[in-house]
Amino acid sequence: MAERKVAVVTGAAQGIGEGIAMQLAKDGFDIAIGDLEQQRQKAQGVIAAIEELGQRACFHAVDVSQRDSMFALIDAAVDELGTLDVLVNNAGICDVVPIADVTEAQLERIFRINVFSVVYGIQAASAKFEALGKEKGKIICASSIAGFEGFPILPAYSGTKFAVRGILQASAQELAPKHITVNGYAPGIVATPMWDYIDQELGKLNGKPKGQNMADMLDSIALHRFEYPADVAGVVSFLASDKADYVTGQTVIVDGGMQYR
Ligand SMILES: NC(=O)c1ccc[n+]([C@@H]2O[C@H](COP(=O)([O-])OP(=O)(O)OC[C@H]3O[C@@H](n4cnc5c(N)ncnc54)[C@H](O)[C@@H]3O)[C@@H](O)[C@H]2O)c1
Repeated sequence: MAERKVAVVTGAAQGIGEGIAMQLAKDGFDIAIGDLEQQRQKAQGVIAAIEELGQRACFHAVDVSQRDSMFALIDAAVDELGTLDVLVNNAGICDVVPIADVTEAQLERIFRINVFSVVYGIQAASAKFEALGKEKGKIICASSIAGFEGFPILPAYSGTKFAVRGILQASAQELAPKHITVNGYAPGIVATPMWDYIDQELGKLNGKPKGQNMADMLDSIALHRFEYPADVAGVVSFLASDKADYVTGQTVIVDGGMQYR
């Protein structure tokens, strides 16, 4: 029997993480979904869909902003599914707050969830790859186009997504001798609950009706359509595969043509 491959995907109960979990299952990975306890029910739906593809899947409640919780997720995934090949640090939040109004509490929360989680995930997964004696391992982290160019009214969020690129570039160089690659993906405007929230919050600030703030972005996308989680998942699928063995420290922009770097 071929050796089983296991991927842990955080924030995979919905949105981009769900799309990534489904794609990696199609690629032959068994999937451990790590998400907040309140997302357990939603995650069950994703698990059922993965099992229909003939792969194994499980859910573990995690708060990615807590180091112990992130390490426990990696341990639980290996206990249940037997090994670890890929970690996707996907979970994240967005705050729609102008720079003048950003509070200390908001900064703490968003950096803990979007940035601390990435450090903890890289630490936990790389330690586990070593403990398991893996020949190689892959860690893939969510940045954003807001991690290449700051997005107005999203200053804290933009800062977190720049930080992710810095952390993964440094980690890629440190972990290369262990054949662990660390890469990222930078989506554009993806139709997920996160963008519903951004659209609604921008509307409160600029008075535009529901859906208008998102619709206004369409002309800035060369391919002239909004992004689906599956578009992001295609890039993550590559980064998780053997085809990407020689790629490390990179953050791949997948935005339909909004930024060119
Ligand atoms: N939607 C976009 O347009 C877009 C663009 C660029 C980057 N991204 C990034 O992609 C990732 C996924 O975004 P999405 O649009 O699918 O968001 P989403 O809000 O639809 O889903 C995020 C998931 O993360 C989980 N999560 C949040 N906080 C958590 C915590 N502390 N611990 C564990 N899980 C937690 C949520 O429960 C949810 O299931 C995020 O990192 C986001 O910043 C999204």
